[in-house]
Amino acid sequence: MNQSKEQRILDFVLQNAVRGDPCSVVDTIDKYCSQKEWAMNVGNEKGIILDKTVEEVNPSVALELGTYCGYSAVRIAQLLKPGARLLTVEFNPKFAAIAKQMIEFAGVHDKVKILEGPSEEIIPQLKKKYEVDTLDFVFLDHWKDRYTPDTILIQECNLLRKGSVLLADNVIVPGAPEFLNYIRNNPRFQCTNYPSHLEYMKVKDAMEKAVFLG
Ligand SMILES: Oc1cc(-c2ccc(F)cc2)cc2nccnc12
Ligand SMILES: [Mg+2]
Repeated sequence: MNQSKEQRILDFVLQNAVRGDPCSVVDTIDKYCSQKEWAMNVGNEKGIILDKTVEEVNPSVALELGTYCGYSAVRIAQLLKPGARLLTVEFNPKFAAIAKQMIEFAGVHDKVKILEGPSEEIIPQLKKKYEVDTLDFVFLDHWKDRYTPDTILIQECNLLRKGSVLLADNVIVPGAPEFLNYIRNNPRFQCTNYPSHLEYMKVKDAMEKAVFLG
């Protein structure tokens, strides 16, 4: 049965990265996806913006929407302080299975919990089922048409506190115009745009940061 691209990425990491070394896992995925097969990891250029935002927030509880192969989950997890945790939501069971192995190989599995299923079902479960009080940081990197409804749902579930930070990938490519319109015109958020490029390409992309004002 022929392998998926995501399985090929994982196999390349298992063969070429250093077990227990998150940096080597991230660098090895970037090497494969820049030289062999493009894939929708956030990549290193936007990854540095992600890193700086995570370091600035220093979250105790972080949520990621869109795990894919686990690249950004590994990037975020390696920056978390002791006791802090990342909950990452993945709808596609095949991607979740790859990400689970990627996260374990990187040695960050004690900080990361993969929640498999649709974000609209999982977000309302975060408080009771996953013992979340509020989210300090949210990385939106799933289907662009879910950015706005999930941001509204997160607010409805009372998951944000004054100072919670949202960071959204791909606001130019594939693009999330409706989300940008929503978040930039919402007085409860202070927005900042970070121009960058689509992972592994020269195409312009950007990330949008939105701080919840309470
Ligand atoms: O970073 C990303 C890039 C793309 C993507 C696909 C095809 C293109 F041609 C260009 C960009 C899709 C994504 N979906 C979900 C989360 N992140 C994504
Ligand atoms: Mg993305």
